[in-house]
Amino acid sequence: MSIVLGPNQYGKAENRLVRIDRDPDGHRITDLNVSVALSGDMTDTHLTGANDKVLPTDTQKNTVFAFARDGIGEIESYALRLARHFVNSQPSIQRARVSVGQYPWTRLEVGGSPAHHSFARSGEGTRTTVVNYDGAQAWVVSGITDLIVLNSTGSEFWGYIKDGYTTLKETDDRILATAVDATWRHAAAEGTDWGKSYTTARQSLLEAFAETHSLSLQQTLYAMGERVLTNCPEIVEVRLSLPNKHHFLVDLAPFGLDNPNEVFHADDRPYGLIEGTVQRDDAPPAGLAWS
Ligand SMILES: O=c1[nH]c(=O)c2[nH]c(=O)[nH]c2[nH]1
Repeated sequence: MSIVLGPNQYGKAENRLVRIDRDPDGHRITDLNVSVALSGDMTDTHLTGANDKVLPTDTQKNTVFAFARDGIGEIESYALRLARHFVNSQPSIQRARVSVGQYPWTRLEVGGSPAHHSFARSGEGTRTTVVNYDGAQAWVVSGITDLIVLNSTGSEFWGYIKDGYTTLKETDDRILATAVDATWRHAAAEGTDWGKSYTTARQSLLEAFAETHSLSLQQTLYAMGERVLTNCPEIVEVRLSLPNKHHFLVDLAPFGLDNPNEVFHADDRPYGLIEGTVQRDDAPPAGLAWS
């Protein structure tokens, strides 16, 4: 029996980077959470403590900020630039994964016009990307998380298995709410308009959620993934994780009141967690996309 080092990676996680573009017509804010993970020839480092192949995580942090000096652009382009830099500049680094979350800010309205330099954090979901690069090829996964949506009708759930432990009542009119966590794989790392792709994918998720008369969150999940693939030819696979944010009708009878589907208890846990992948049947191999 011998003991060996398994897969490993290291990097600076959750660099909080804010850039202000001081456009005279109105400032623009880019608010990011950037994580770097590098891997390569790190056996000596773990076995003997030799650090000659280690690019310090502190240097990685500095690079994240330095690369924002001349503009960030779309988060996918920024992550690609960083990932390529780490691998191409350091012989001991063979793979880089750069993950970016972009927090949304909305320009305030002041006196009926858009404010020049004032913003409010908005709840429209956090845009995300994960770029993997191995020195030869790059893979780009983009997504959105914490996009909270609710349909106040148009959702049913019935016809499910009943066994000795079932207490859930069938319903033909319930609230359907979820916090969308979606990630999608791009066919290529080049030639994509990342901003347009994100906007179209996000809008597709929202429209499918709103337009699907839902018999289950599973059915809604498929409709959302299918809509993204229909509207975004550059995307080949969509992964969705949808917590079922249960809203239970409150029994008001003890107080002599009826409750015609109006008063609910929004329960936060436990929650059903519905997860699934929707993909093109001719999707190219995922390679390191989901690493
Ligand atoms: O849309 C739903 N899917 C389920 O699998 C499920 N299970 C459950 O208790 N409620 C729901 N709702």
